[in-house]
Amino acid sequence: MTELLSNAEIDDALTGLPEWTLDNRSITRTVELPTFPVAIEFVSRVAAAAEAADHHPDIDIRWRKLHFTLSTHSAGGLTQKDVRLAHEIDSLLPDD
Ligand SMILES: C[C@H](O)[C@H](O)[C@H]1CNC2=NC(N)=NC(=O)C2=N1
Repeated sequence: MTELLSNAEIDDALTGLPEWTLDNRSITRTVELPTFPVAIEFVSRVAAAAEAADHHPDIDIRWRKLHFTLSTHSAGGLTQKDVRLAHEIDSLLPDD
């Protein structure tokens, strides 16, 4: 099983993920895309990346605003898989 990150490892990881917020045992990010179709297209790209990694975000969709919550359910908290997925989500965001 993937190991839970220590508090120091979480702090370290978050310095490289400035748009992400620690929320108890998960990290979250809200993004707002220009339109609903663009937001859904982005969700689709994240879904493909998540499926390839076999690691899946919780996604709340409100019109063109998306709220991502990452944690490793099987470990009960944050692991390197969440850090990797957060970076992947950041890298998939379309340019403004
Ligand atoms: C069998 C498979 O590896 C697991 O069910 C995966 C799938 N995606 C997952 N995603 C997340 N976020 N946490 C998990 O523990 C998890 N487990």
